Amino acid sequence: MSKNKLKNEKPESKKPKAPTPNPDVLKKDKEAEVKVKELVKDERTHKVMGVFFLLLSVYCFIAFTSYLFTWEDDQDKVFRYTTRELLIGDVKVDNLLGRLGAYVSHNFFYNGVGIAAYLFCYFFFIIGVNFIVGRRVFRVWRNIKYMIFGLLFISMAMAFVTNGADFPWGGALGNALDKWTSGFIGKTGTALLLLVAGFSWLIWKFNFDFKWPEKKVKPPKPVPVAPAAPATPAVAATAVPTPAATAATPETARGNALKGDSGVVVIPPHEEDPEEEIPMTLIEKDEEVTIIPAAHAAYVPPVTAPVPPPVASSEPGPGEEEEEEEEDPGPLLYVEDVEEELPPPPPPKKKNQPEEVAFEIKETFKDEEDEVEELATVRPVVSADPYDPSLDLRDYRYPGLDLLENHNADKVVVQDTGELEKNKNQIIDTLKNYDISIQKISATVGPTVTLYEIVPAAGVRISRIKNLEDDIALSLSALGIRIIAPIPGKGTIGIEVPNVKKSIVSLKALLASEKFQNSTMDLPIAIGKKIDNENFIADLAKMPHLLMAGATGQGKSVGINTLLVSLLYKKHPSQLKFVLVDPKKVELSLYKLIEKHFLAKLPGEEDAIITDTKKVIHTLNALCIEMDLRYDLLKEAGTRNIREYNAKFTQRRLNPQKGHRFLPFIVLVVDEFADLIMTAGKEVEMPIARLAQLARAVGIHLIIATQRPSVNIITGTIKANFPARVAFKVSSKIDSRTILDIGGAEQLIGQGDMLVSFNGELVRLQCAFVDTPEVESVAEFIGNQKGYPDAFLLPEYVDDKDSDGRELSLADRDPLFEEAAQVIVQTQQGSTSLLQRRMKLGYNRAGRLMDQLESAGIVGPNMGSKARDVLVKTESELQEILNDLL
Ligand SMILES: Nc1ncnc2c1ncn2[C@@H]1O[C@H](COP(=O)(O)OP(=O)(O)OP(=O)(O)O)[C@@H](O)[C@H]1O
Repeated sequence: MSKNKLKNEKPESKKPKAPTPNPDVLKKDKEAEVKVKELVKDERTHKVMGVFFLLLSVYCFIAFTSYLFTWEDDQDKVFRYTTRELLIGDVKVDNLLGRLGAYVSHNFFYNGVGIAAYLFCYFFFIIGVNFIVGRRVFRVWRNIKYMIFGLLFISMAMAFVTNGADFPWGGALGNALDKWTSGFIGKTGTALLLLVAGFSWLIWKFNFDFKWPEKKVKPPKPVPVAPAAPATPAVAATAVPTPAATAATPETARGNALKGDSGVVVIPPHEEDPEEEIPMTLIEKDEEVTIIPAAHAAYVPPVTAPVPPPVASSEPGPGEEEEEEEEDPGPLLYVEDVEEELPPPPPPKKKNQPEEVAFEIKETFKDEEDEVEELATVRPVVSADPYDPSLDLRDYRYPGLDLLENHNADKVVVQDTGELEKNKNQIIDTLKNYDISIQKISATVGPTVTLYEIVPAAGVRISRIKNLEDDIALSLSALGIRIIAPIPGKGTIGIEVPNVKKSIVSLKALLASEKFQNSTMDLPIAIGKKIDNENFIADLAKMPHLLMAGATGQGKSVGINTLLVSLLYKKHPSQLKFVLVDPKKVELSLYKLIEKHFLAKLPGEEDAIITDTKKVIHTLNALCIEMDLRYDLLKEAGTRNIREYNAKFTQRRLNPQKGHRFLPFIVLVVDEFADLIMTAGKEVEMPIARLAQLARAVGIHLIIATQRPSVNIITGTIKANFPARVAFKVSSKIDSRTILDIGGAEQLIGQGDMLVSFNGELVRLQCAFVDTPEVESVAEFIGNQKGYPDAFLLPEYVDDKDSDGRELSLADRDPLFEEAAQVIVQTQQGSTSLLQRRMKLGYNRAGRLMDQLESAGIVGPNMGSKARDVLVKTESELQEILNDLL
């Protein structure tokens, strides 16, 4: 019911008591009241007020500044004449703003607060801006607090410092404060007091980090890798002469580097051989590369808003940003009526109150006091500012690209035109030997392989060329020939021939590319470069899971690092958590440094990186629980996926007291899946399959890698749920079929050469390269920053087998078990959120306690959104149960 209505009804209810009610008069009153209200609410009134306050601010500023120069002359006059004379007399003053200016300034400075009077100009200014803009660009109440502090501090400090000066630096207030304090605690005491107050304010405002230099965390030893020779081509590079000049002349070394990174070498068009009937075109499709300026160190953080955009009218204004920092960003700003299960209900209960309360979009400016009033009287009101999950680590800095290497990209790899020509001739000759003539041949030079595209002469059957794969490979005497017949959507036949000189695709170049920097994907991963040098950047959230296979030493670990590092470059710790499973124990150990920023782990675990199979089972099951919990949250919020849910949460339309929270994406990375399946079989397969089937909508994504892509490892269930698959070189065609459903991966040449099957397409890529020391420096950079107090905690999973046959003794339970039991029995409400509120617990711990209470027979089973039944009715009954547990 609106306030208006209430007020309008009032006179009617009093009507019979009124001596001679005159309906006309009443009506007029009513109308007048409504009109005044409307006028006060009218946007134009606010604008007029805004202009007034802005001008007042400017007026005071000019008057005060003029006073600084004219006070000596004017002071005497202001003293001598009465206010009346100053107002209507013809006293001449020097202040730029006349007698009023002199009078006002004198009172602000001399009788007031001295130089601190300028704070009033600022205050009038912010009020004016708020009125004009029509919303709270500046927080009034906070500014009033700062102002009061500022007036006291500045006036007193000025009076103290300029003691005895003619100019009223501290004003009457400052002098009085100074006098009293100096008398009370002496001059030195006053000085100390001022220093303490000044520093306290600075610390409060800027929250300096007084860190004692910590002992440097020793990063784990680099992963032993195959003899590193990133720049060394896999295929013998001896016989090929290097042409003297290259057409590429980048301006700077860095430019050079990137040019090299792009992997394309500019090859002058080949002169036509008179004997050749079929000319070859060289296709160059160099991806535009962003040149990293020398001082680019600061990586441009994601363009995408970390959270979905807030509603237009509640967006913070430019001036609010800094203000915002001080504000508790937490969702506790959410105000809603107390839940049903709250013990003795102090506020009136609202049964069946809708879960989410859409908050009003306030179109007109409301002063904070008004809001406070409204909070007290009206139904849930939500802070207008969207919740920003990243504010917990607001000083977090994204890693810069300077932490990554170019990997010899500054050495321009020269592609030998002779090699291209030779290969072309050999392809044509080989085909000719089998009576296959071709119309046209073109070449695209990629970082690792060159794609020769052939248009066969009319009437040639494609399958014939496909069958000649081995013969062509033999005649080209090269490993890793792959024939694509036909190239999907092109009507040509592709023959991929490895380059004698390969170029490394550095992850740095990929991350610097516009495509990555401007990506608006949820989980952008820079995988590598296509054969035509186009950057391949995909959204893991859309994939939605990734299966990776490759024989040992072919680039899997580098591939995983590439994916992880790409995500680290784009995501804030509040938006993403990794669950890292590393049975080999060494591959992912580097990421330990970012535990408090990006890792998730089981409660009570010491290491966030899981190496033990048993713990892997627990963790996978915990992830399944997290998934179920997230689904419950999504359901309660009436949303379909994590995006919608988080958007609603950040708009403060979901109540954290009901367990709602901002959901970070969770990426599970398993480095050696085969090992797990061998040791744990179904126990690992089932939760993985469940997660793969269901977890995408709730933001849980999997990256599973294996050395052995055999059918007993990558089972049908697993495969069916991993539509995106990556194969590095595998040892047999069968393995290739297992992973990609098609041969070809056995033909790859290793060192990051890969096939990606995604969206029904099979793409050959050169995986981006990032070396262990680079990963280390990125992890160190992040790890050295302030993180959360602990890793992100997954829900606890209690293995039935562990607890089978024995009840948990009290000692095995949560230390708060007894207290929780008492709360539940006293209030007779089996509600997890009640425990959360009463005992100030996190959602997970309260849930765990509730489970323990259930197993002790104190509460009944979970009943979805309803509170559980409390099975123990009296405290003495509870005491008996607790004694039994001892
Ligand atoms: N994308 C790449 N670009 C260039 N070289 C690469 C790339 N990926 C891997 N290499 C080279 O191959 C070597 C082996 O790679 P990596 O350690 O990733 O293999 P792996 O498949 O993980 O092996 P394992 O299974 O034994 O751990 C690296 O040390 C590196 O020299």
